Amino acid sequence: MAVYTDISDEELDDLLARYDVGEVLSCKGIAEGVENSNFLLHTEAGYYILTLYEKRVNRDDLPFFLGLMEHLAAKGFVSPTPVPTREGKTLTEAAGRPAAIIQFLEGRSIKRITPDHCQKLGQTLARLHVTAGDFTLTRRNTLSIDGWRPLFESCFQDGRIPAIPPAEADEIAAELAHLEQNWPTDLPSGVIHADLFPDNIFFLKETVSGVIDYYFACNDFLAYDLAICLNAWCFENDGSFNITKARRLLNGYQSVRQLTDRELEALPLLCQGAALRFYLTRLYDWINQVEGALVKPKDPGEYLKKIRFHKDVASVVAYGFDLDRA
Ligand SMILES: Nc1ncnc2c1ncn2[C@@H]1O[C@H](COP(=O)(O)OP(=O)(O)O)[C@@H](O)[C@H]1O
Ligand SMILES: N[C@@H](CCOP(=O)(O)O)C(=O)O
Repeated sequence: MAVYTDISDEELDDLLARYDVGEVLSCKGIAEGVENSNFLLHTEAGYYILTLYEKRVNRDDLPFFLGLMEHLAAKGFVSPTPVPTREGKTLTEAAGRPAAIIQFLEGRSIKRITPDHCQKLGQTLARLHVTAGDFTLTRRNTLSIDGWRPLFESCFQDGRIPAIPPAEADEIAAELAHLEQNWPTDLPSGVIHADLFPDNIFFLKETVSGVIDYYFACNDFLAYDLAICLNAWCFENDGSFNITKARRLLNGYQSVRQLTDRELEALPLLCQGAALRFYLTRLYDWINQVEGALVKPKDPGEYLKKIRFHKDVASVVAYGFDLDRA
């Protein structure tokens, strides 16, 4: 459960006095998420999500995230839209933190992922890329290639981490150096979600009803977003790669936005990079656990196995992509 900051009744009343949503009926901490404190807020006007933004979210980035949600929702994409205060602001403060009230979306995240879900994920991801194509604000990806070395060094700053075997630390160091030398520079770019894991997409029956959690969104290679999804959706619990899910994910994406030859060629490397990114952030969070916070750290080891898998991939054919039919 991610609730780092609690909100008192007085603070909540003070917050809601700025909005046109009536009186609070209830406000409960939400048992998912790892980044921010989230509450299911029930008021006389309906249900909302109250988010208090925490340490890893830079306050200066909030207009980008909230503006992106507004932009996507206004263009018919399944994003929640932030609720404005009476003064028309989507960003405010509560309990000493930057805060926003966001539209509540119906639907549930998927626990048992099927290839059909992956196809719909691919279509949705490509629609997000296309719909955000004319969003005018920009945000550099601080968790892409330039951000990995500082993260790696902050994890290993006191030398070895006792629970990490020296060989694993050396393997990660070599992987990082390899990616730094070979990372592409000129792929099609735009706004990406950058964290489209299964918990961030809602389905109602078999239809995608919502995409949430834009707090890593940024400008980067569009295909890097696909690489994040290949990692997050196409491996089974036993660590094996499901090529059918990957094929459907790529097909779903291509049905909305055609991948270029250079993107296809770069995909195995982008997948290695995406796996290293989540390995490093999970390792960082595991080392730097916040005392008293209701949050369960995620396992970096899962992503070590994924890095190793992608290192052995020679081309997108290993992801189920049929180069002859492309
Ligand atoms: N707009 C929304 N509609 C419905 N539920 C939401 C919405 N936004 C967040 N949630 C719920 O809150 C949880 C945590 O939100 P998320 O944005 O993933 O948090 P974090 O940024 O901390 O990772 C989600 O898993 C979901 O259950
Ligand atoms: N998806 C990331 C962690 C961020 O979690 P979220 O709850 O904000 O989606 C991971 O799995 O490492």
